[in-house]
Amino acid sequence: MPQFAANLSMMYQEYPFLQRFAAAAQDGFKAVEYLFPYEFDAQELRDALDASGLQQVLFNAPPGDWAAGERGIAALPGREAEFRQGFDLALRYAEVLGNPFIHVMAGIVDVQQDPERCRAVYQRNLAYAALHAARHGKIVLIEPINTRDMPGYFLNLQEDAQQICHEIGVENLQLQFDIYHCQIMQGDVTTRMLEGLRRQVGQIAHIQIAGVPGRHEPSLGELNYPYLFAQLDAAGYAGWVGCEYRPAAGTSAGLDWLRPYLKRD
Ligand SMILES: O=C(O)C(=O)CO
Repeated sequence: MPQFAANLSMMYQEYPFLQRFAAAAQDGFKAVEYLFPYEFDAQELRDALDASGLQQVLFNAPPGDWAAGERGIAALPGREAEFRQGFDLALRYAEVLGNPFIHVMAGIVDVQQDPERCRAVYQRNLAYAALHAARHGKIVLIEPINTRDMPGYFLNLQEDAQQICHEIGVENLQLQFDIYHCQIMQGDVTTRMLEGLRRQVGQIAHIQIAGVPGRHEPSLGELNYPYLFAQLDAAGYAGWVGCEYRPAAGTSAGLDWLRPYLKRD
């Protein structure tokens, strides 16, 4: 049975960030993920995890200037030094927080940029990240993101992500499979998900969910998530499923769909 991680960047926005850990634990979550830890001291976040008995599963490498609209820099020519410094910082946080995964965002590339040059920069940066992450026992994830939510984002299709992983060819560069993004861009999510779990190269290491099209609770949308969870269970997926959705109303009130899957001690 998959295990569910609360995404504290999108859920529990009723609370200040550091109080979201306790709220998630109160609802039965055993793990959390969120976009970025960097505005807090790593120990502060470690204390919040420990006080709530939660595990950290994932966060993202520094994305450039998020407030200015940047969505990662790994594929942006001229930002290589910034990328490497940022990834080294991410590794220092991951050492304290214990998360196995670090998601590296590719970025929104300028239409004037040569896509082949962006791809070469992306490959070199991912190779750097995977090499350094391996020294810390961490896994680098890349995630195709839909073009409606993130116009211009460099990585949108499952096959492109698999090809990048194949070309770099290291076992700790794997896929973050967001069912919401995949449904919007390509559909056929059950087959793509199950094939991705079986793949050796570019394997799906982490899954995220949200309702389509509204990105609210998975019960509020076109996908049959109980069917998808049963498929994950039948496939023996024992990894994490990140609940990366915007609650339609209150976070806790919206969890009825998940309660049957939350293990309680
Ligand atoms: O935007 C998303 O879906 C992400 O997972 C960013 O990390």
